[in-house]
Amino acid sequence: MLCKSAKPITFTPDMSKGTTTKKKLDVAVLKRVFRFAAPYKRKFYSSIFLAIFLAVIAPIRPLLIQLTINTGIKNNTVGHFLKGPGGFIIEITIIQLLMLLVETVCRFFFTFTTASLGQSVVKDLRITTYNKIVHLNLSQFDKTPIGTLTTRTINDIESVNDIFSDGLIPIIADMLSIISILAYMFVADWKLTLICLAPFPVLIIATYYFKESVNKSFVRVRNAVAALNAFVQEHITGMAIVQAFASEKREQQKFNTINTEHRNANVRSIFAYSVFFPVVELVSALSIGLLVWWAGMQAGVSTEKAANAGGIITSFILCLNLLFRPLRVIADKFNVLQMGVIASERVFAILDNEDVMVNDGTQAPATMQGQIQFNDVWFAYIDERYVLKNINFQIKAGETLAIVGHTGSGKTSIISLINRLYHIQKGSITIDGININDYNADYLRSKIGIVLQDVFLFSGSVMDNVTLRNDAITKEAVVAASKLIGLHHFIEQLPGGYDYNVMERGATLSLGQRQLLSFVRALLYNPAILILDEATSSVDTESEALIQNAIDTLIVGRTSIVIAHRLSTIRKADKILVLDAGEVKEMGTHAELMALQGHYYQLQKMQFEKQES
Ligand SMILES: Nc1ncnc2c1ncn2[C@@H]1O[C@H](COP(=O)(O)OP(=O)(O)OP(=O)(O)O)[C@@H](O)[C@H]1O
Repeated sequence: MLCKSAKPITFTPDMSKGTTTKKKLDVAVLKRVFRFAAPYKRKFYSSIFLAIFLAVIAPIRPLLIQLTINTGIKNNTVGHFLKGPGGFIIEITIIQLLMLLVETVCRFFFTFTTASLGQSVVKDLRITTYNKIVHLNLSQFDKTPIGTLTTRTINDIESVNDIFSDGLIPIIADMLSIISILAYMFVADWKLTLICLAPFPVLIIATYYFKESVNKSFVRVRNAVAALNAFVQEHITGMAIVQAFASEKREQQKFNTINTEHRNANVRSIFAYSVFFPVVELVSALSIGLLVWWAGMQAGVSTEKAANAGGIITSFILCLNLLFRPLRVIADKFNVLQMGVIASERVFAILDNEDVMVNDGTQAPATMQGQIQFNDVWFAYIDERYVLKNINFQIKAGETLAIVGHTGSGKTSIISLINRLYHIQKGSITIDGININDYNADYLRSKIGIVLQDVFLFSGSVMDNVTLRNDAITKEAVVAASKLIGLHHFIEQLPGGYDYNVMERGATLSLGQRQLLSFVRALLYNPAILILDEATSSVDTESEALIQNAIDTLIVGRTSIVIAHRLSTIRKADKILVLDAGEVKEMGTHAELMALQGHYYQLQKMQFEKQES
C-alpha cells in the first residue's frame, strides 16, 4: 500500500530543535557507523595495520639513542661493516635515519588512509541520507525545520568523518603507541619508569577535568553556532519585514545576546585549554626532573649505572616526549569522538524514519485521459483533525473545475492529494477509473502539472528553471512555450535572456513573472492534468491579462483544477466547487450557483464585487 505513516516519527526532541546535549558514548551507534566502512575494508584494515606497526616501532628510536650513547660514543666501538673508529655510530645513525624515514612514510599513509576512509564513509552516508530525505512523505517536512535537515546532511555528517580521521582510529593508534613505549621503559628500567610516572595521576585527573569542561563548552559552542545560523538565515530571508517595521535595533539586540553567548562559550573552552596545556608542561617537566634526579642518584651508587646513565636519560627523555605528545591531545580526540557519535545518532534517526513514500503502484497506461473522481474522501494532516470531510466530485476528461472557498477551507489540501503528496485516511481518489495508489508514482506525477501560488524557483538560469535541467527539452521548445504564454518578450529583455540567473527563490522577479515562468514550465512538461493555484496578490492590469491568457492557453485539451481567485477564470470553468470548512457546500456552473443564491452567491458578492466594478 502507500505509506507507513502510522509509525511514530523518530526525530528526538533535540533533533527537531537542532540543539546538542551532552551524552555518554553509545557503542551501538559507533558500531553502526563502522558498518558504513564495510565497503572500504582495504582502507580500514590498512589504517589498523599501520596503527599497530607505528606502535610497535615507536620504542626503536629511543633504544637506538641509548645504544648510540652507551655503546657507540662511550666505547667508540667499531661497526659491523665499518671497521674503523666511530663505525658503530655511523651505522646506527644510518639505521636511525632509515627508521625515521619509515616512520614518516607510515605516518603519512596512516593519516591519509584514515582521513580518506572517513571521507568515503561521509560520501556514502550523505548520499543515503539525501536519498532518504527526498523520499520522506511531505508531512515530515511540515514537522521538521528545513534548517535541521540541512544541518543533518551537511554538518552532522561532517562530524561523522571526524570519528575516523580524529576519533576512534587515531585514539587506538595513540593508545597502542603509549602501551608500546611504556613496555619498553619498564623492560629497560622499571624502577626508573615508576619514578618518572609518579606525576602522571595529576595528568590523568587534569585530563579528565579538561575533557569534561571542553566537552561542555563544545556543546555550548555548537548550540550557539546553530542559534547564530538560524538567526542570521531567518533574518536575511525576512530582511524586508525587519526594515519595513524599522525593527533593526530590536533585532540587533537579540543578535548581540546570541553572539555574546557564542563568545562566552568559546572563552570557556579557551580557559580550559589555557589551564590544561601548562599543567601538561608542568607534569612533563616534573617527570624529566625526577628522571634526571633518580638516574643521577643511581649513578652515584654503582659504576656500571654511572656508565649507562647518559644513554638511559636521553632515551627516557625521548620516551617521555613520545608519551606526552598523544596524551596532550587524547582528551580532545575523545570529545571529537563523542560529538561524532552524537551527530551519527541524529543522522541515523533520519535513516530510521519509516514515513517514506512507498512507490509500489504499477499502473502506467500509455495515455491518461484525465477523468478525476473523489469518492467520500476524508483527509487530516494531523491525527484525526480532518481538514477535508466526505468530499465527492467528478471531473470529466478535458473539463475545468474551479475551487472556491474562504481561506483555510481546504482548497490547497484537495490539490495536494491528487498527485499523492499527502495520503487520505478514508475514501478513494481515481483517475480514469484507476485508484491513484495503483499508479506508479513517477508516472502519475509526470502526468500532472502543478503551478502553485508561491512559485519556487531555484538559483540558476531561466532555462534551467523551466526545463528543470531536463536535457530532452530543447531551447526551441522553451522559446515556443514562452511565446505561447506571452513571456518571451520579457525574458528576451533580461540580461542574458534565457541564461539570466533568477537568483535564490527567484528573488529578482515579480510574483506575476514567477507564476508566468511556472506556466512555461508546466506547458513544456505537457501534463494530462493541470493543477493551478492562481496568484492572489494584486498584479497590474497588463500582467493580469497576460496571466489570464496564459491560463486559457494552458488549460486547452487538459483536465484542469484551478483554485480560482479571478472572476474570469471562475466563469469559464465547467464546474465550480464551493468549499467551506473542509466540506463541499455547492457544486455547479457559475450560472447555476448564482441562481441558487446560496454560499457561492454570497462569496461572489463579498469577494468579487470590487473586481466587477
Ligand atoms: N501542512 C499542514 N499541516 C497541518 N495543517 C495544515 C497544513 N496545511 C494546511 N493545514 C490546515 O488545513 C486546513 C486547510 O488548509 P488549506 O491550505 O487547504 O486551505 P486553503 O483553502 O487552501 O486556504 P488559502 O486560501 O488560505 O490558501 C487549514 O485549517 C490549515 O490550517
